[in-house]
Amino acid sequence: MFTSNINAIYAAFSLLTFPTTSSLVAILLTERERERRLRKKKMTDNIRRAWPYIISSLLLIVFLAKLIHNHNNKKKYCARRGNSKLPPGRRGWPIVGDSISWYNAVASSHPPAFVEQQVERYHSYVFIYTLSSEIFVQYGEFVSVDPAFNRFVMQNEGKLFQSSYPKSFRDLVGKNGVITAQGDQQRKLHSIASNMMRVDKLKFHFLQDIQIVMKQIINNLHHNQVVLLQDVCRKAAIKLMVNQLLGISSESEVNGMAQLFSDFADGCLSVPIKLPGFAYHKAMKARDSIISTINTKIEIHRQKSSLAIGNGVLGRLLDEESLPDDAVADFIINLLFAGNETTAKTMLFAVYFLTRCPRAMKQLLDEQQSLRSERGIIDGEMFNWQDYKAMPFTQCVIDETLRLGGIAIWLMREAKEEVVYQDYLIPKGSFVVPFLSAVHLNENLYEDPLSFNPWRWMIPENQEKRNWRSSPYFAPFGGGGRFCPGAELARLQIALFLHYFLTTFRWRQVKEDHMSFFPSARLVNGFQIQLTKLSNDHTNIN
Ligand code: HEM
Repeated sequence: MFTSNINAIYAAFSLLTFPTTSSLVAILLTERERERRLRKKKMTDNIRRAWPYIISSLLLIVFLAKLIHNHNNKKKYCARRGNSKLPPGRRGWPIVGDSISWYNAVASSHPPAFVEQQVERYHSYVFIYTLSSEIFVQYGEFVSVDPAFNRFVMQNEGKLFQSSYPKSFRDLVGKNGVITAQGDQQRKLHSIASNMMRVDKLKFHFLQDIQIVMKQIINNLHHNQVVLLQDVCRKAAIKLMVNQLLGISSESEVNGMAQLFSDFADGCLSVPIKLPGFAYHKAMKARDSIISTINTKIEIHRQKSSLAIGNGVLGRLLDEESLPDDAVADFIINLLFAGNETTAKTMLFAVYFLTRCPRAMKQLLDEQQSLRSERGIIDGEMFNWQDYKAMPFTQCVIDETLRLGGIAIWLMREAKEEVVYQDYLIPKGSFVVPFLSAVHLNENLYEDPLSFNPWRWMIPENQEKRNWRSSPYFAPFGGGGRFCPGAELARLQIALFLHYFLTTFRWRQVKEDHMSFFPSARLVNGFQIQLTKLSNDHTNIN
């Protein structure tokens, strides 16, 4: 009874007080909600204000972790691998690594100064960072000046090592091309490229065409004209490429394509900013135009006949191989990139070295002139393959130019897995750099290495060393699975350029000059010369 009364009183009280209690609860809840919302807003504002600090702190943490990780590598790997240790050398400064001394050496005429100043002569262990589209790319961890190790790296392409390029570069030259391809695809494309530029193809397809283009180039230069030979060689190499890759020979069409190719080549060495006005953007546009020209040529070829697109690599590629159209375009663009600057700069450096060495110049000229007279080649007539093969001193000049002014100063590789070489261990993912020019200029391998001495290649003891296909001491065209498929073609072009230029002109150097290898191989003042045309000009086309 008592309990039921209590319950009744409680019920009555509850009924009476409910509106008051519920409004109190409501007020309290609204207040709490307001506070919660305020707190939330304050927090959001704080986060908004703090996010740049949070991101930079995170980046700093990641960077420091990477730094500590790198600096601990040595201990870690030594402990794990018993006797194996990292190759000797220094690591440079935090963040910038050895970039500054690398820049100083490469911008000078003597890139090997980089390793000579820093570390022991053989395996070097250095960090190099450079600014590119991927922000900081660490692109040289193990810089090697050891010929045997360099050869080991080149021979193991695709197995222990693979070449590595930034994304911006891959986007420009195309992902289906031989340079950026890896594994089976690279092997397939490499063998197609080697096949396209085999010696018998050079004899029958390239030899005459190169001479026609060369004569056009020489005919466009005048008596007393002041030229930058660097530009002349660049245009010459581009015209040769357009002619040989696309089979274009009409001068106006060659000039139009040459401009596109020139824009494209400039972009390959530029900071990758995809905004109008920047070289990279222009190069991307040029790439699109080149691809559409190639596609038009492919269409013409399909509709008409092989002859419709002339004698170039493209026509032969369509006739002999079965590649998809986008792979054909990338294939051609890759050859263009690989063959253009390299050949142009070797032509330029050969003339530069010869200008500084009158004895070599005279001997080369004697060889070229007597070849014409002995073989009874009259003016306007072109060289045949036997004539080309009868230029031993010219070949020595080309080899010496490649040794002293090698365009590919080093190669870039990445370790696909942990590599043990002799007592050394190279961690997976490291960047390995065979430093070719440091080997070519090594005083233990070459007597007086900094002097231009083409006669060194005539000495019988040097013949094995001279074999640029297999020698560990002389590898201007690389080696192994990525050996330059255009090496023979390049040598032919350079020899014929020297022939036509030297037998048509004398010159006077107008401005002092020197080599630099940054951002790519060049003469800093472009090699300004004034030409004197000889009277016995034989460049008229028959
Ligand atoms: C003097 C002129 C030249 C020099 C010094 C030169 C040097 C080289 C070197 C060192 C490599 C190896 C790169 C590496 O291992 O990462 C290479 C690769 C290559 N070169 Fe040349 N080159 C020259 C001319 C040419 C020409 C005229 C062409 C073709 C038209 C050409 C086409 C190629 C191609 C396609 C590759 C890439 C091969 C691959 O990755 O499988 N090169 N060149």
